[in-house]
Amino acid sequence: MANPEILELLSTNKVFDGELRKYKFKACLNANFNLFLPSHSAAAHVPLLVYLAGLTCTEDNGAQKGGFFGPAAAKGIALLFPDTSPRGAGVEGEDKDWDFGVGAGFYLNATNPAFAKHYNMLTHVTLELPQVLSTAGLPIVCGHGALTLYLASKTNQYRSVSAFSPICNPINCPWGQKAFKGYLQGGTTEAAEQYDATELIKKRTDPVRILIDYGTADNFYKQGQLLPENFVKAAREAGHDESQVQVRSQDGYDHSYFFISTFATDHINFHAEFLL
Ligand SMILES: N[C@@H](CCC(=O)N[C@@H](CSC=O)C(=O)NCC(=O)O)C(=O)O
Repeated sequence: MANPEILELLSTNKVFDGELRKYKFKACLNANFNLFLPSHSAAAHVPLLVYLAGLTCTEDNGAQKGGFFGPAAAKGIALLFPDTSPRGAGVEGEDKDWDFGVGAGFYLNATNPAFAKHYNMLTHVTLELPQVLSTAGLPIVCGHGALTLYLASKTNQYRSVSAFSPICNPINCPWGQKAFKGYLQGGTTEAAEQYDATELIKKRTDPVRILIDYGTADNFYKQGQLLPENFVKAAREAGHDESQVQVRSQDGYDHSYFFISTFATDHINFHAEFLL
């Protein structure tokens, strides 16, 4: 399946009767990815669910701790786990902070000249990886990047989106403001057009398929980094009811992969409705 000029297979593991493959993507500065193929994929095309991990993560966090393989294997869904930023770009200061630069690419295409050559995770996730995997009809799962990629897509590339503890209104929270100031020449004004889920949902008048879970004990939620209430308000005002935009507050859960793995099956089943 893989073109060795572009993809180098680094490892394989059997899991839930399927196979987890780890690849180095040679076009993109050591940005590795993991691909789970359910056993069905040997005989038939299967849909692909993309998992976008959060700040500080690599392609391994969701794969190793998310608990997605069992439910995905049961439904016959493949899973793609991209990295969260380029690695080794050499931009000055890129590894200074945990919430900006290496491990924190924010799934955007940088327009700040210092970052624009390498920090193009939007293109990496929406074009480069799908092209290399030659798959259509991708749903996506996980936070801020998933929501914005889904909501800004004009090509029906994605059928549904779900997110765990996402940053819902980044132009109004410290993480988003810091990232957009650093990556984009136009800062939060430029970001509002393309990279803010609350702004984007206001402009979507067609039916959408969105599931969001967040935990009430999540410190980042309590600090005002996530702002799911802003997203719900904007969605309802734009005419998207519970059947299109479901945002669930999960009592006592924090921001960790213990939370994600608890609700992983719900998210896989949600996407299966639109994929199979
Ligand atoms: N180092 C930080 C905490 C970092 C953190 O919690 N990262 C989350 C994502 S946060 C938003 O996107 C994460 O997924 N971490 C990786 C993991 O495997 O848990 C701090 O000190 O607060």
